[in-house]
Amino acid sequence: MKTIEDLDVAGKRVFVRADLNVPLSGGTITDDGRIRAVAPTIAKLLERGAKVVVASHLGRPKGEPDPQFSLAPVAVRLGEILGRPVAFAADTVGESAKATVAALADGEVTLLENLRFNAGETSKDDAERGAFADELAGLADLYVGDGFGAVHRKHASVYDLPARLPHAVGDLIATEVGVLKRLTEEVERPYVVVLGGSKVSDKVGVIDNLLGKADRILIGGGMAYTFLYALGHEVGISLLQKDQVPTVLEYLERGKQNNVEFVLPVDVAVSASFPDTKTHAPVEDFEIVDADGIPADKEGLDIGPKTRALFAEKLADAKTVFWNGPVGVFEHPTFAEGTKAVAQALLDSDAFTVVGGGDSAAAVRILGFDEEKFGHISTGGGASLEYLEGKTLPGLAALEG
Ligand SMILES: Nc1ncnc2c1ncn2[C@@H]1O[C@H](COP(=O)(O)OP(=O)(O)O)[C@@H](O)[C@H]1O
Ligand SMILES: O=C(OP(=O)(O)O)[C@H](O)COP(=O)(O)O
Repeated sequence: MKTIEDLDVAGKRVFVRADLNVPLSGGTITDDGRIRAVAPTIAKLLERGAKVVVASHLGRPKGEPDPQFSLAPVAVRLGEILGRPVAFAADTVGESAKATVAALADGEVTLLENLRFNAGETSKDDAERGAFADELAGLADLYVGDGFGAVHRKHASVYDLPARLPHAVGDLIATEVGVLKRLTEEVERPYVVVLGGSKVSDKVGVIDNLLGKADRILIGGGMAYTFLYALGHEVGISLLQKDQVPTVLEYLERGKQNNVEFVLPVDVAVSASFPDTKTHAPVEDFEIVDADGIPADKEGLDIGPKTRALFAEKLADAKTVFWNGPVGVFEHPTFAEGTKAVAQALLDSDAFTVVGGGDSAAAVRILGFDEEKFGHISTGGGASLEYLEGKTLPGLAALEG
């Protein structure tokens, strides 16, 4: 792969596909880690006299503009981090984008509006994606792929656009891949993987491959309830992916055969409704129940104290840990204890620790842990999981050659 040093960027329009999908609470950025992670690449290009066109997705809008997913607050924060103005284009490939890009002088930068406000970005139809990539290509002379968190997506800006422009890999992706490679080669054992979060259907599949690699798999977060349900437990109104039940049962069976230990919650924190993560209003009906006793009208929102101790015990002797997905709704203090306990257990072990995922990385910082104390904090959750699976990632394949 070419690096940005291999590109002659002076005076050229350089499209930087970043992952600026940061957590927001009512328009306020609660963690700017992903912006800080890609800023050095942008700064380097600007210093070399490029006109930089930054683009990203934010959240999962439905292929049309949706103000709650606007990147406008991100443009402001990016400007503060770079220490220079960032012109914000109010659309992605429309009049605003064209005019903003045309007005860029050498060493100036613009951020386009959310790529996913356009149906072509995520389309499964090659022609529709290609047509959108053609429009994006009209805005630039060169392409730099540096949105590690999105390299597992076969999307127009990630996969189709680099085929249309001379391209290179950005410094963030290069660093991420360098570290994750270590986990695909010789890992020191015990190798413990902690899976949580809410993107259950996206991430259950990675267990297939982990069954041949990990020694222990700890399941928390939204993913846990599909496992508990598969074992015949009532999970109330918890996050549940019923279609994954046969898969989960098969994994549990293969775990037994392959000597891979699954560790599931033995108790959980529940409430009748999802907590207010913006106001942090107290949760009056919060209670801890056994994992096989979740009331029918309650939702599991965190692992309980017995599970926190169990997870800590299962992490204590680890030599390598990969963690993706908060084990509870850490955005509300009542349900942050499990995620805190996992982060602390990682620090207490002498393992090489990799934490991956937009929300997992944010959780570590928001809950007050020193990110320097972890082996590596990856900006990608799904991306790092799929990389560890050994899959060909569309956004990396597209940067080769
Ligand atoms: N039990 C649960 N029920 C619903 N959501 C949960 C639960 N546990 C964790 N979450 C949510 O999962 C989200 C993060 O999931 P995900 O995007 O998969 O992680 P990452 O961004 O680290 O890859 C957080 O916003 C958190 O509130
Ligand atoms: O947040 C992201 O992934 P992650 O939650 O797995 O870290 C990326 O920005 C990808 O977003 P997507 O899962 O909506 O494609």
